[in-house]
Amino acid sequence: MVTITFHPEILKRDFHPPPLPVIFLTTRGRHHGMNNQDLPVVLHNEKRGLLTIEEGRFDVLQLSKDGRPPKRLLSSPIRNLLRVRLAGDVHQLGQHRRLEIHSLIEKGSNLRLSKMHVLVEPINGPDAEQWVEMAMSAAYGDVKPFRRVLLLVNPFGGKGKAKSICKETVLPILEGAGCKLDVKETTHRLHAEEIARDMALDYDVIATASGDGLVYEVLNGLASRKDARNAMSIPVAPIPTGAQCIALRHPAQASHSPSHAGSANALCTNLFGVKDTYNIALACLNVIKGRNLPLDLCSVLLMPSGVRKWCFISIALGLMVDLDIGTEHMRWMGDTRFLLGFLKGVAANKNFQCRLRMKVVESDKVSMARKARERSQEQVEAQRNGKVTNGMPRSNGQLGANGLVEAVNGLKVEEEEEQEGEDKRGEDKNGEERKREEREGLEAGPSSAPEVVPTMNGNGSNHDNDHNGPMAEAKPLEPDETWLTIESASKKPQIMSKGNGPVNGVADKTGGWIDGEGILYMYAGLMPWVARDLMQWPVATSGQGLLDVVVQSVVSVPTSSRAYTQVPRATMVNAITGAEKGEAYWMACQHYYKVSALMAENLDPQAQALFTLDGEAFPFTSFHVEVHPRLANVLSLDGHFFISDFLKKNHAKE
Ligand SMILES: Nc1ncnc2c1ncn2[C@@H]1O[C@H](COP(=O)(O)OP(=O)(O)OP(=O)(O)O)[C@@H](O)[C@H]1O
Repeated sequence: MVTITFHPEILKRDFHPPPLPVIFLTTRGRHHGMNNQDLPVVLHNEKRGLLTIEEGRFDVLQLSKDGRPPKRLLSSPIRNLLRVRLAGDVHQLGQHRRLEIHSLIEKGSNLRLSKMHVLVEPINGPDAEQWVEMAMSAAYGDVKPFRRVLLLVNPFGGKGKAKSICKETVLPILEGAGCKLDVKETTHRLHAEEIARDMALDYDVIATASGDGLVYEVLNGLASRKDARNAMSIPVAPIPTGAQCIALRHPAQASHSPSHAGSANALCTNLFGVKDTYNIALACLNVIKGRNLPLDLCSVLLMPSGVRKWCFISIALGLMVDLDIGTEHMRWMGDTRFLLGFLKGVAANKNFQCRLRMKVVESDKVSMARKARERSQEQVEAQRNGKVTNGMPRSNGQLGANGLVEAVNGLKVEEEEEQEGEDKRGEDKNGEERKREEREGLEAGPSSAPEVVPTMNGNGSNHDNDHNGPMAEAKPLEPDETWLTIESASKKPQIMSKGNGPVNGVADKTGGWIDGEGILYMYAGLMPWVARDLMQWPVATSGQGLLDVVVQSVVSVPTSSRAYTQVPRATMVNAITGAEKGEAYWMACQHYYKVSALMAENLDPQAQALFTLDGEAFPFTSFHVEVHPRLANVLSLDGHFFISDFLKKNHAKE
């Protein structure tokens, strides 16, 4: 931990300043042109100071006696304020009281924990009580402070440094914010899954100090419980101490977190952006005050075994499997291993023999990009205006303190009313149900209904509405004639057959696929980035119950001439340069679909025996995928995935 304090030698001693000269700050904060968001204090250096909260910022000012402007000793977005606390008793009349301030402060591109204390004069005691309450309201908005956190630590993450990263950085920040912590080290593979399956639901957050692998295990553990739906209302928050290698491809990015050693951490990229993927302090802030982001999950039924797995990032076939598991021996390279694996695969240009059946909801790239951009604009607008998104008022640094306090006050009224209603309803709810409702009510809000809840599979049997019970058993899907079939077995490309024509009466859902195009890979995902340098699904979003599927063809088919040529390797290699910006999205040889269900069959098991879910390999005969909207929850500082530049500006093609 790097703790920044003001003159530690002064702070360490038991500080009793001499009586202060009466200048212009002897009386209460609201006088002298100040407002009630200012609190006069005595600083560590025995000078007079002022704590202020204004326009979303928290400042510690040192005041001068001679009318010069105050010196800003600390200035930070209110979002980074973790805790303010008045020590001592309100009845200790006539005594100075110690006020502790724990905050994250910006140090270059990093955040560091700062702990400081100041003294409050007796005359300002009553105001200080109020000020602390107001400051905490401003810092947390509608988010409940002092969360109960289960922190799972994979001691083998980060080249074995995960433990020391936790000790030095993670724990001090979480403790500094007053979180109630239970820390558990994982001792073996799948341990996190066991913990999530068996734990008491006494936590506000499950934090994972590791990579995506531990999140995958936690989600699968929660989903396997008898009370899965209830359990999955507990949000998961990743802290990127996990992966094992130093990133080589983007040394500039790697330098953002010198204490981190990492390779993928896709969830962190999607939550915090490429630049802050490995920003551990930011990830801790997310544990402390992140908002619920309902997450779609894929239920994947493996055949013939009938085993069901849940995935939250990706499903890969073909070349991308080779990237995930064929480059394990190159993990020391970090992101570069994916790049090299990709180049190897493109050079081989292997036609992967499989059959895909998809319940396509949309396949028009221009329309999908437009909608995704509109959604992201709405999210930004809602954030800017402090309006409700995902059922929650926006806050945390985007609003002035007053707006935040108002938001909180509004919420308190609702809580009280809710409480009254609860009391009237009597004792008919068990404790677990109450806890779930408390989590959902306080954090996701009542309006977190999905924007789109597609019918999954025609038989509709794989979803149920029991909010406390287990997940309904997975059943094989039953595709009908409205599903799109893509098959890479034919030797010669054919024009699309009639059977793959209009879906649900809506014109072409083929995404430009022509029967017979070879498949280099199928890569399906639930969030935009799969790694910092690959935004494979730039229009992916959470909460709609849709899986974004990319089918990369090995031939290109110019629609005018119907001539078939191999996708030039140079095209694929060039696509790499724009991969981190999602530019491959526009390549004609990359077919893109939003689907609510998908089936895949292996047509050449000898040649390729595996597929991957979130990077974990499984035997591939066939599998059935359904998307379950908003089943799990993660935490996000803004309540949505990080908005990429692709969504902000890359719409020239529309
Ligand atoms: N004590 C342990 N001993 C051995 N394996 C462990 C232990 N604790 C966790 N694991 C395993 O480590 C893996 C998790 O690693 P991690 O979370 O870094 O995932 P990852 O897939 O490497 O992530 P990323 O793709 O983000 O790099 C899981 O397979 C988990 O079962």
